Amino acid sequence: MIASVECSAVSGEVYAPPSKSYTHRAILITSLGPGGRVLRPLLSADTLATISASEAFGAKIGKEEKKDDLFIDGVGDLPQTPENVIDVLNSGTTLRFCSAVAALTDGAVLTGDSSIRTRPNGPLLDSLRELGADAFSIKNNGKAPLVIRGKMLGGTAHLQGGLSSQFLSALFIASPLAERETRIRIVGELKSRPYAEITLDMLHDAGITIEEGEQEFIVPGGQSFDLERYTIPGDFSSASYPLAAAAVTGSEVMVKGILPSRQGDSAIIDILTLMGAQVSWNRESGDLRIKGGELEGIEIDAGRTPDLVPTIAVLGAVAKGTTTVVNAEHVRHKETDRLHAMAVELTKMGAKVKERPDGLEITGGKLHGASVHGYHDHRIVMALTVAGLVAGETRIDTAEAVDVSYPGFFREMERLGARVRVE
Ligand SMILES: O=C(O)C1=C[C@@H](OP(=O)(O)O)[C@@H](O)[C@H](O)C1
Ligand SMILES: C=C(OP(=O)(O)O)C(=O)O
Repeated sequence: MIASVECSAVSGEVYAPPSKSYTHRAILITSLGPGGRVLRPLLSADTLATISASEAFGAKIGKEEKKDDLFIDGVGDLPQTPENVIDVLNSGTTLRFCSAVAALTDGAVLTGDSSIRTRPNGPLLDSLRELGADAFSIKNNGKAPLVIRGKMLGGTAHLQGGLSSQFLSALFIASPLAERETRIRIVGELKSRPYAEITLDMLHDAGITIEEGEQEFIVPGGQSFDLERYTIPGDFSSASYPLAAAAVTGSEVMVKGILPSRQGDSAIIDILTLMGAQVSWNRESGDLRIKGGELEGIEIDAGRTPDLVPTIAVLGAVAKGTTTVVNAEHVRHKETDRLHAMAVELTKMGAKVKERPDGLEITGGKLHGASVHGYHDHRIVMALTVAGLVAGETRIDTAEAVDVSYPGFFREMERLGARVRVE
């Protein structure tokens, strides 16, 4: 699918889609216990992969007829051995979380699309082996297809923290059902930490105890899950696109449904404010209002907020002066190498971008239209769409990738007045 974008401003109101990260966790955690309801879930390609995987472990999941709410009949702390290979499609979260759950069963084979098969899982496989499971990559390079054989019993795992927080979240979700206590020691700096904090929060709501330290976590074994009812908050990463669209076009937009939560990507509010946009957030009503203006470059540490990097790169390409993104090496291991992708594509649009090993240096200026590549990556496609609003005459390929996290993206942007056509 090609998205064609013309110069246009945006205005009006848009609802933030429900959080992808919260939805994955709510489905899996509810499925592991007796069952319950997930209210206002995100139904997208990635979360459908987690629904299928939870069903493969024995949960029964249905959708209410008129609303998207899910009702789940869970496995009562006894995930079953899947009958077949688990296909996680494009979803790293599903791959990592379900690999750990598979270690509680006799075993499973997990794989996904061509992007998933390039992403690293070595630290998780090493930890699962330390905890008593057999876990390996068929190609012996840490990448899917992965073979997991149970059972993980507990013990001490030494987990490399520098690549992804999803390995830690995966161990948090599975280890309460191990027979014995699990100790997880983080080696090095833990990247994307807020996502591990979301997992801890939701497990706490499900009645799970985890002793938290800075670099060490202790999870007692033999616990029981019970998440009866969970309402999914709005997604800050998805909200960053309409917010950035207003910021770069100097327009005014209200994003609704943005209540406080543990999402690290709420940092987008401070980033936009520091760059010169006027942002006000009513935390009670969940209304986030932005008025764009002249933007100025800043330095941003993206260690905790990897998913904002494509959005920040576009803001930097339009802002006055230089925007520097640092501490973002882990952003190279997403659906595509997002540092490289944004450097190459924004350069095609006339921006001056230097790619560094752990980030980007972007000197803003006037963008012009171009045919750009979306890399089958939802965040690259959405960020380049925002850039297209100021560049004009922009064509983005693989635009169907938005289905991964924000299926209504183009429709909503059009409703806000953006001149976008998809065919
Ligand atoms: O746990 C999660 O829900 C996520 C964690 C982050 O990944 P890493 O921890 O691999 O950086 C983030 O990029 C991803 O979109 C969602
Ligand atoms: C990297 C992402 O997700 P995942 O790791 O689940 O594929 C994302 O949504 O940007």
